Amino acid sequence: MLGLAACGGGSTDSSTGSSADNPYGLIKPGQLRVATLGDAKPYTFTDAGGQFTGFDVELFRDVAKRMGITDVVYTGQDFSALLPAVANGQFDAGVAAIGITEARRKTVDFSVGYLAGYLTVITKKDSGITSADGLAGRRLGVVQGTLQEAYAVKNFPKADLVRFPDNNAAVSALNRGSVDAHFLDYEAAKSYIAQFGLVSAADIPSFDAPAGFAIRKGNSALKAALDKALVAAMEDGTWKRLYEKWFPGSPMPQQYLPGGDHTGAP
Ligand SMILES: NC(=O)CC[C@H](NC[C@@]1(O)OC[C@@H](O)[C@@H](O)[C@@H]1O)C(=O)O
Repeated sequence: MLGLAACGGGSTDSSTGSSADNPYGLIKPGQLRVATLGDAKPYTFTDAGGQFTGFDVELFRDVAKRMGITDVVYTGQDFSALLPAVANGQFDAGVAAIGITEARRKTVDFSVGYLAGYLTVITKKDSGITSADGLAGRRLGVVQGTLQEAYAVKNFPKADLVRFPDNNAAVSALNRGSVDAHFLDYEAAKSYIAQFGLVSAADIPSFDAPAGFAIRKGNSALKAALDKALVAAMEDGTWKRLYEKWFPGSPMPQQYLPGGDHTGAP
């Protein structure tokens, strides 16, 4: 069912879906429906109580509050289903360490970037894989639809790619020996490494595709509000506080700190 933006009182702008009582063109005025992931800790994940949390989730909740919205509903999706669901109006936003790329901009719009980091290959200690070169002839897990999948297709032609719906499925395959390595985001890699005694074999910069909040194409009112609130969160140190909470000890990108070049979207 298409979650068409509710048409409240007054005329509705057909392109953005916004109107006087629904300024951000939301599916349900006053509520933000968000597609996210349950297994990309510490970016976005479900905690012991089944609540979605993590850096991206808490940053988005802060941004929503600055927009005057406290009713934020998170729903877990497979990554490959995330952007299509935002594009077709089932959700108002996608929040899941989603890298901003020109290919993705064809189907959704993005806020300004809020997190630039690395793509990481994890493997078992005794796999013999100690660098990207070691992936030749080995089975490499990727989550379908991710930048890791696209990067591996282009740069690891000799690896035998195995596509999974999510990180949990890929990591359990790695632990039982069905694949030799898995390719995911740096902070999530650190979390799985700590949980299962795995090791990192390669860190690949993805600074040209910082993560952004994905929204329906054309919803310029929502984009403007998200960008304004994101920059405010960076300027008043909220971004820094959340980064230190969720990524302790990780190198901190400077562009998201007070006085940084926040609007450096690619
Ligand atoms: N949650 C996921 O599985 C997303 C995987 C992958 N994330 C890449 C990324 O956005 O992760 C956060 C930062 O490190 C970005 O630089 C990076 O492009 C992607 O966008 O495809």
